[in-house]
Amino acid sequence: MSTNLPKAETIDFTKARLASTFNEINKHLEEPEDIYTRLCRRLQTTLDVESILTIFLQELSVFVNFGVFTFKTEDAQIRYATDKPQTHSCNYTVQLNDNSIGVIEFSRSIRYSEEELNIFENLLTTLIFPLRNAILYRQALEAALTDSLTGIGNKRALDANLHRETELASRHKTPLSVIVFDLDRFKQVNDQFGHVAGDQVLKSVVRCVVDSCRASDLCFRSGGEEFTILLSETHTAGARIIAERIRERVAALEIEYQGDIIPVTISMGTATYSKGETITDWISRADAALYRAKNDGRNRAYSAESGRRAPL
Ligand SMILES: Nc1nc2c(ncn2[C@@H]2O[C@H](COP(=O)(O)OP(=O)(O)OP(=O)(O)O)[C@@H](O)[C@H]2O)c(=O)[nH]1
Repeated sequence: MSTNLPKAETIDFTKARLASTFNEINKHLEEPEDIYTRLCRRLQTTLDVESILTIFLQELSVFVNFGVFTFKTEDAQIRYATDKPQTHSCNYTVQLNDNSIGVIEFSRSIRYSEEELNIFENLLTTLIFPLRNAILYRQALEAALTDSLTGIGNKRALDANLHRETELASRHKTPLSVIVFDLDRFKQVNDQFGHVAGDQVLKSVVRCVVDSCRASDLCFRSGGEEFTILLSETHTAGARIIAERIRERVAALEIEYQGDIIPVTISMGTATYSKGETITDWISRADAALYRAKNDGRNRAYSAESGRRAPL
């Protein structure tokens, strides 16, 4: 995450400058309610983690030239840094009811004074609840868009991304392709090996697919054993190559369950977005190609653009 915060300034360490800085700080600290009230009020205006930290740092910078600020949640899912850490640092573990929210670090090339550390500690108390709420809100939003079994985006996330990606592709006139795929005879897997084994197969296939895609490709679980991959900046030919590569890799998987190897293959359909086409029509073309792949015996990747029953 990056911010537009000003970079650390070089501190003028003349005595006069220090004295005036501390006078300024002390003047404000004599009226702590004013600072706290303003900070608390501002921190309550948003549930966005980055905005909360930006507001906090803006207010803090009035009192301390804090240098570089970093924040990292326990699980490292959220990282925030204004610059590269410097030599002198002070760390605070932000805790609430014995639960660690994350670690805040201030660093700069010059040691922090006791007064400055006091200011950090005083003002950080205003940050804890708003930051905790923002992190929880963000986690709730993410959970609402994530498939809990496989960890990839769910149908809701897919719908949001379909709109976003088609708009971007239309605006920038860039190619956009989609791959839809479905596990072959997955009912048999569940029937023969059980649902737990079926779940393991789904997870293994998703891992394999994600590992076979570029970081910019977006994978979603669109239904029970149906998946969608959005390939930005990808023409028809590129989508075919990627689909074929994924199909081969999945077919080569050796998923072991209680001593058995569960065979798994997928059938796939690809389609490239045409300008002016509705999302429904575009996805329907990919679905039709997938349907043909199933009808032609499964473990195939067909392209909507390649005509009827034309294997890749
Ligand atoms: N284990 C497990 N099974 C699931 C999950 N979601 C869907 N399924 C199963 O997926 C199977 C899909 O079966 P069908 O729609 O008949 O398709 P299929 O057996 O894959 O056959 P084809 O698609 O025609 O190759 C059903 O048995 C569902 O219960 C899941 O999250 N876990």
